[in-house]
Amino acid sequence: MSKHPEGRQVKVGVLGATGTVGQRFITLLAHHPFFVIHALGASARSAGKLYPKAANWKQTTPIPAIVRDMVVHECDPKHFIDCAAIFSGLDADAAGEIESAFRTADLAVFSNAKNYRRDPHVPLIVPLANASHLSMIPQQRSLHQPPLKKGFILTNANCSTTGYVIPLVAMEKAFGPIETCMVTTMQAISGAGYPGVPSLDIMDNVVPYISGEEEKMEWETLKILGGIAQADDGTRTFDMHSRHPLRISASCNRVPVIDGHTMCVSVRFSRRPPPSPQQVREALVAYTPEAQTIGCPSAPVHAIFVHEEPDRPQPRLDRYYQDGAGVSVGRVRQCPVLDIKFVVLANNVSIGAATSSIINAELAILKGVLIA
Ligand SMILES: NC(=O)C1=CN([C@@H]2O[C@H](COP(=O)(O)OP(=O)(O)OC[C@H]3O[C@@H](n4cnc5c(N)ncnc54)[C@H](OP(=O)(O)O)[C@@H]3O)[C@@H](O)[C@H]2O)C=CC1
Ligand SMILES: N[C@@H](CC(=O)OP(=O)(O)O)C(=O)O
Repeated sequence: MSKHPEGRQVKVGVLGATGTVGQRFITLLAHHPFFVIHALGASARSAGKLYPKAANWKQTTPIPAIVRDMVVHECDPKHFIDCAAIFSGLDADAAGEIESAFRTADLAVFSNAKNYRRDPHVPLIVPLANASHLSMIPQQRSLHQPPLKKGFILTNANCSTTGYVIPLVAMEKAFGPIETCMVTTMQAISGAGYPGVPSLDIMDNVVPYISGEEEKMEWETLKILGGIAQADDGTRTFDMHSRHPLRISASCNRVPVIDGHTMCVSVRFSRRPPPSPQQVREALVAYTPEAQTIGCPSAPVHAIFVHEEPDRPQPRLDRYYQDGAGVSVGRVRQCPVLDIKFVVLANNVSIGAATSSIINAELAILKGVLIA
């Protein structure tokens, strides 16, 4: 396993530590070569309690020893000031103000919440797709009032966006721009946090609506696939316009699966003739994101695992492959309407949330953006 470049571990904090994503953070950070958990935060309901009393632990492994005797704090930066990185699994209703206060306190925040994804200075990074957007952090620090030395906010994407954008990036890298994309999701219950969708709503059922989800998938994809433009005065912006005419239509559904979002995707390439299904399969297998080449310890061995069996991927069988850190693709075939269609499965709590934040922080350390 890779070591921190200076051979030490840096202290980190977890906000929303009691929740679904927070618990996954704690499980993944408990034995991490770069990071050591130093402080935990949640709501006033949990503050002052020992972590095992505050958290309704739902992981399949026991509560790690490192947090068993930790007291949960309110999410006030004063409790986290020794932390080099803050991982946020905060509810979106609370994340906006709290994450902003942490950044103002010169802390580096890696957020799962939706609040800052559209901010023109905040990178929206799927670590297996657009790690190059980390280069926007110095500008975010310098434009902040007062300017920051270490602090920033970096978000990862919506869990469904994350899952399908990784194969899209791999295909664009091999075959050039995609001009049309249709995606239909089958999203797990855990995507709604704990306790999630009431059992009487989701058992024996499919709910064809997840508030705000389709708009997020359609918008976030453009920021992630876009480049960075530089104005004459040197100011840099996320360039979504060079992506036009990428048109995306997302349809999002909640299904009675506990973990793992499955998506059916169809794409049309600008290039004519388009690649064959076999060429697409080979490009997906060959795709090697920077997180792998640079040596991020949490990066999966296969960013995209391509199944040959006709009935895979399936959430129950494939969601924990590589500890949920990669995505699984299958059924790559010709689309009679667009060019190519396929199925992708992503673990919404791992690569869709906590694992992405952690790989983003590993990238930030290895690229010298995170100042410990
Ligand atoms: N679940 C998933 O698959 C994904 C979730 N996300 C995003 O990640 C974030 C966390 O989601 P998830 O873990 O599912 O949600 P949960 O509802 O399971 O957990 C929410 C966490 O936020 C804390 N919290 C709630 N209100 C406040 C407050 N006012 N002040 C401080 N802390 C507060 C809770 O603490 P307490 O226990 O004390 O109430 C809890 O720790 C959300 O923004 C979500 O949209 C993103 C991608 C995927
Ligand atoms: N809405 C997603 C999970 C989520 O919280 O997304 P976001 O972080 O974009 O709000 C789901 O229900 O599966």
